[in-house]
Amino acid sequence: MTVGRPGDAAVAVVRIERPQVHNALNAALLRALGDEIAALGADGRTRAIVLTGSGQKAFSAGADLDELATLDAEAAHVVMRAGQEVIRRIERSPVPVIAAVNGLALGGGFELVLACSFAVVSRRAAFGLPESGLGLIPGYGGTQRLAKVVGPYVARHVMLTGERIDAERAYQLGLAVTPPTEPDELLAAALGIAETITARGPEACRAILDAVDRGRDMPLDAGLALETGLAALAIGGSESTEGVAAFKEKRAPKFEGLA
Ligand SMILES: CCCCCCCCCCCCC[C@H](O)CC(=O)SCCNC(=O)CCNC(=O)[C@H](O)C(C)(C)COP(=O)(O)OP(=O)(O)OC[C@H]1O[C@@H](n2cnc3c(N)ncnc32)[C@H](O)[C@@H]1OP(=O)(O)O
Repeated sequence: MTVGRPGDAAVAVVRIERPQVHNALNAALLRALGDEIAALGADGRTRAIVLTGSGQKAFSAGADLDELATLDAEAAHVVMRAGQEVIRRIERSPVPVIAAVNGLALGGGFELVLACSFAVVSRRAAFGLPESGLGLIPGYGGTQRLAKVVGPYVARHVMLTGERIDAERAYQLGLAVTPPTEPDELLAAALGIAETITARGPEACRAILDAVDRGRDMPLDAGLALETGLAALAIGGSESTEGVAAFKEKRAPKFEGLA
């Protein structure tokens, strides 16, 4: 894994680096990813994170099958929960984690994307959950998160057939928020979105991520109550004082970093 800060210092690029196995996620790499993203989210300087894969072929080929093959059911249960917790920690990042899907995102690689804030794709991207063809099932949240994005029908089809979703269909399904880019334009597209976000209120962005995450499984009235509490804090906070003043004075707001 490598971390870089091209251009805007408020944006960090985290690159999954195991090119010899198409960026397959072993325990060490997944833990390192989780630790790095957590550290960036807490450093008070980083306002957005771009997560991408090294090389041309894959974002990530999923869990490391060599490592997985060493496990019995009891050991697998323990390590898989640990893996899920790492991915859940990434999902709960206080700063947006933008997946820049440069190639195949299969199995745990796709599940990692599903835990990001949103994704942009190159035309080389494709998503799949091939586990059933290996006698496995998704174990990093795919059975729970995919249907929330594409609906249960498409989710079942993807998991039962192992069929891949190509970049264009990913955009149509909402798995990607912009149309597929040329491969050499993907990072710039992701960084462009990240830099847009860094010009907006950091506390407001953190509250939006929190409200969507915590509210998604709540009954509507409970979610609305959650939203009201967070929105009231925003209205009473210094960030909106600066944001509204900047609007009235017809200037760009100058927001402080994350508290
Ligand atoms: C914090 C604690 C965490 C603890 C984790 C413990 C692990 C156990 C937990 C499991 C959790 C499960 C979660 C998940 O839902 C399950 C999965 O992700 S299962 C894996 C799903 N992925 C796949 O099935 C994809 C497998 N790969 C491919 O289909 C192809 O490689 C490809 C990506 C389509 C590319 O094809 P090719 O271009 O032909 O390249 P090769 O196939 O020849 O690959 C080159 C080389 O890389 C090796 N490799 C590829 N993918 C993996 C992989 N996922 N794991 C290990 N190795 C992989 C491949 O074997 C080749 O090796 P070589 O033959 O050169 O030695």
